[in-house]
Amino acid sequence: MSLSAAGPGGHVQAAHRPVLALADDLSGAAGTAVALRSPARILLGPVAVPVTSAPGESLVLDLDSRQLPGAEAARAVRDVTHAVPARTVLFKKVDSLLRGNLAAEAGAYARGGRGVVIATALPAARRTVRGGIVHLDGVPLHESDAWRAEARPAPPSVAAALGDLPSAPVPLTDVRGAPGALREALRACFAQGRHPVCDAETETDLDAIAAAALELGPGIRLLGTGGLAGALGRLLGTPGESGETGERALTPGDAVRPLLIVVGTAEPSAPGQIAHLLAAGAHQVSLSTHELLHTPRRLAPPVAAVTVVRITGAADPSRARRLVAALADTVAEAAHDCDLVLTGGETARRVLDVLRVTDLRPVGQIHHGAVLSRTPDGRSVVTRPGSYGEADSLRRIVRALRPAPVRHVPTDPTGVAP
Ligand SMILES: NC(=O)C1=CN([C@@H]2O[C@H](COP(=O)(O)OP(=O)(O)OC[C@H]3O[C@@H](n4cnc5c(N)ncnc54)[C@H](O)[C@@H]3O)[C@@H](O)[C@H]2O)C=CC1
Ligand SMILES: NCC(=O)COP(=O)(O)O
Repeated sequence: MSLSAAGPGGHVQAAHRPVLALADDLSGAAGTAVALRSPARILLGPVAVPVTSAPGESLVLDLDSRQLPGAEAARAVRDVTHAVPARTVLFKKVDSLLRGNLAAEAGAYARGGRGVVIATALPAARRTVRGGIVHLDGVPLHESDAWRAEARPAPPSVAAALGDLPSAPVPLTDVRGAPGALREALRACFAQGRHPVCDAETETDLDAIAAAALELGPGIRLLGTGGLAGALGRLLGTPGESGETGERALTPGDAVRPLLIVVGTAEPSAPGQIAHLLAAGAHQVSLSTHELLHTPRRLAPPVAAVTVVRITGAADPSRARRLVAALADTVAEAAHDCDLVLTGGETARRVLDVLRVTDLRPVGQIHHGAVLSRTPDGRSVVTRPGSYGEADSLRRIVRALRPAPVRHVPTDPTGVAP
């Protein structure tokens, strides 16, 4: 990969620098991998360190740490970052809603580096950072309901989410300032022992932040969302590679397998997305939370061309980990010889874990966040964060994977097989 940005106050030399990205869940890892715009591998950790990549290839490691206790999440980060070759560009993917173990992981990530440049805006999802505060469509995160499923209230600022990590705000005036001003603002933060938290509203802002961070040279680490990964991709990735697959027909390979869609997210948008799929002829298997937690069973391999498995009913948030593990066990046998669509991140990881998939190659993106990857045995796997996508998201994904019309199979509201 070559660094093609001309730096303010001087030319940034073209340099081949491998990227290692760490994500706390699998849908975030996949989104990061396509954003980096280079050949990439997604590794489902833990992995042996030091982690090494093939020349020209980015590595994205899913630490699967979103749901871990803070100390374990921090250890997972440290286990990798302590052994990274000096010239590697390190990127830590975080949730644009600041969920997960942000404070613990950022603290661990900062150790051993010269400093961390932080920019958590995600303009593609209208998530911006102004005055150090995340805004969702203009509404401050802590005044939104985005943390409704979390046990804690949303943090009032990025700095608050970072806990004890010493940080300093970098306002938009610096981000958009005269050439070289941003780099010097970042340098000034580091000189005070603080990690800069950058405001950003646009991709152009993120491009400036990523370029300034890289100009500061090896040892400066980046932390942000898929938006900042995209900026890195534009700087370091393969020219002309956008990562967008869209809905064009994809070569299905030798065998067209059944398509199994597992919806494990509790997002309120999911039922509407499933309804669109059913209207297009997909078969549905509904599993109640009670059944999953108390009388789990094994689904038989699907007969229908497209089958969607969903969770119905409510469960206490304290059972969430068990619930998603039970869902993965339930679909394990059925999923064995299927192409897969998995949403959200924890669901995707649990299902691939039971299938013993440890390595994915991203192919492209069907829509923002809906990433198509291939398993080593040639199967297609689409991962998507639970909260992403319009009402037709799953239908669009199916259309991309199965351009031919889906044969209608009547849905059994209680059953497993049609
Ligand atoms: N604190 C909690 O229990 C939860 C937190 N979240 C947050 O949302 C983030 C994004 O998650 P997504 O991408 O949407 O999906 P995901 O696949 O990453 O997580 C979905 C979670 O919701 C749980 N769940 C699904 N249906 C449920 C139901 N009917 N009742 C109770 N729990 C149910 C699953 O067991 C799983 O743990 C997570 O990483 C986490 O930060 C999401 C759900 C539950
Ligand atoms: N797992 C998906 C996720 O973390 C969403 O991340 P972002 O796209 O909101 O940064």
